[in-house]
Amino acid sequence: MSLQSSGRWLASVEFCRACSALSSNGAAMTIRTTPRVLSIAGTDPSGGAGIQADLKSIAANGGYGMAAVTALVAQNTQGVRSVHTPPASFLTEQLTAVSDDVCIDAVKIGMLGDSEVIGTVGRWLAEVSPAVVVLDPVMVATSGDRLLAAEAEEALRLLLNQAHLVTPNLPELAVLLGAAPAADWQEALAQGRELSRRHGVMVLVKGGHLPAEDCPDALVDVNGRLAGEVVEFRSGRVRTKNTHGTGCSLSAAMATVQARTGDWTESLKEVKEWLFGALVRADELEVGKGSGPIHHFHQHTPRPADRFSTEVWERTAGIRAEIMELDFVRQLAAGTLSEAQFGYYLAQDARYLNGYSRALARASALAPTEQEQLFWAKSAHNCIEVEAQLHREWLAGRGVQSEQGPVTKAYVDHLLAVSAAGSYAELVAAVVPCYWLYAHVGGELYDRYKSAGAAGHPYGAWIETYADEEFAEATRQAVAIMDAAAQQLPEQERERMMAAFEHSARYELHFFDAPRLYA
Ligand SMILES: Nc1ncnc2c1ncn2[C@@H]1O[C@H](COP(=O)(O)OP(=O)(O)O)[C@@H](O)[C@H]1O
Ligand SMILES: Cc1ncc(COP(=O)(O)O)c(N)n1
Repeated sequence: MSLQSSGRWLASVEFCRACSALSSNGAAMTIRTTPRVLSIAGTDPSGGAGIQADLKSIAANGGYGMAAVTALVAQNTQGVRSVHTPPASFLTEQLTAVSDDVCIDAVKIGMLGDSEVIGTVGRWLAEVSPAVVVLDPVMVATSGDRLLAAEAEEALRLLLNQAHLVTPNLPELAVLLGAAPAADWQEALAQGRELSRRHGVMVLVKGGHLPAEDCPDALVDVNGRLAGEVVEFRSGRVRTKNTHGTGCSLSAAMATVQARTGDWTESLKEVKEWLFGALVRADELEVGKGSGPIHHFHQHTPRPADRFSTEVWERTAGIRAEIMELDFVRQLAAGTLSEAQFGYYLAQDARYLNGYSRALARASALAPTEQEQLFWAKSAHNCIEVEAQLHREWLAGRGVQSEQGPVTKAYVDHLLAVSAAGSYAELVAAVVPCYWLYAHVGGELYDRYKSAGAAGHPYGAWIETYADEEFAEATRQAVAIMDAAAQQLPEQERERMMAAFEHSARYELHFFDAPRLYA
């Protein structure tokens, strides 16, 4: 930690009561590989929030977790049923039992419940002055239930001065300032600055409650402890209802990583990446009927091998349904498609295959194994052959003009952009939909055509080509390569694969619809 970023708590040096080593303010200088982190918070017997979430979060981020209970909360993923607060004197006993014995590297404070508990924690902090104190000013659970008595809000404001970092969500930030909740991110940052100014504390402003496509977070400090007043990190917004305990987990992780790295900016960068992964894989846990927990140990739990393809296939179900409803697909199966539209489709297909072949050649160049290199090289070669065959057997004599259409251009441009700037995994995800959707749509078309009685069908010879077992086998291989490429990838990279696949799938949809618009 640099002297600048360690800030005001380096001002005085004290000794740890537990081990007589230089502690608190001084100990901020010592970076621990496995920091000893104490959570002071309420409980959640369903394990997603409060102390239970904190302990998982601390362990998942490389710390040794400890916990002193402020309140026993009967709650689950659906809501809070009741709260039992043990006598404040017993909280003091818990806290001193730990601090008399263990050198504490960081403290995370969560639910406090009432002003008596707040006072107890405040006095203990003043005595022990831990090197890292992260305060999550818990007021209301995700379910909407109150976790802080209204009359305790002022006491909580006073406690802010004893924290190094405070992590309010947007409604909590507003209550702490006595203002209305911020309506957008700029207003949220302004409120963060104001809180930092009033209480001399660093604020982690969180964008989880904003109705936005992404999820920004920012460290805000007007007292010069960061490189700028605002240090922002953005991630995508994960589409899941399982966000119970996200704030608890984030603040416990920040306390842990800060004690490990000594750098707030570095800590938020690392924690946000971890939290994003925990949200992406939250649905795997299947805990409870309400807002379930996040997957704290996602980095330590391997995904099932076929997971990426299963997930991306589910995500694109809507696109497939739209394809099957297109006039082009219905009319091709029924044999009522106009010759002009069919010709346009074939000509664009030939155009497309030329560009697609180049993307496949690039995948071959990037492939990590000879086997994959050969697979993509063969596929690139096949595309050129099929293109030539299309011209020879299907287009010659049809008199179709074959300039590149707008959809073909957009699709090929997308593939070439990923070829030029994307990773191997991303490129593989971008090229697979052409195989997979073609095989899928072809299979359905073939079934429809057969069940309608094939005799006299004007496009029968074309539809028969869909039943090619060699192509089906190549599709299975391409999907297996994609799954292998997705294994062990960091979550952000995996999301880029998802996006590349989805874009291509959408272009497949538009490609099938283009003859109706442009033929
Ligand atoms: N759907 C989501 N996708 C990605 N990140 C999220 C999502 N929801 C919340 N977060 C992140 O989780 C953390 C907690 O956010 P927030 O919901 O604002 O606070 P709280 O859980 O305290 O109400 C923040 O880092 C926020 O950016
Ligand atoms: C004991 C306790 N502390 C905090 C929360 C807030 O949880 P969330 O992060 O979902 O708002 C909770 N539900 N229970």
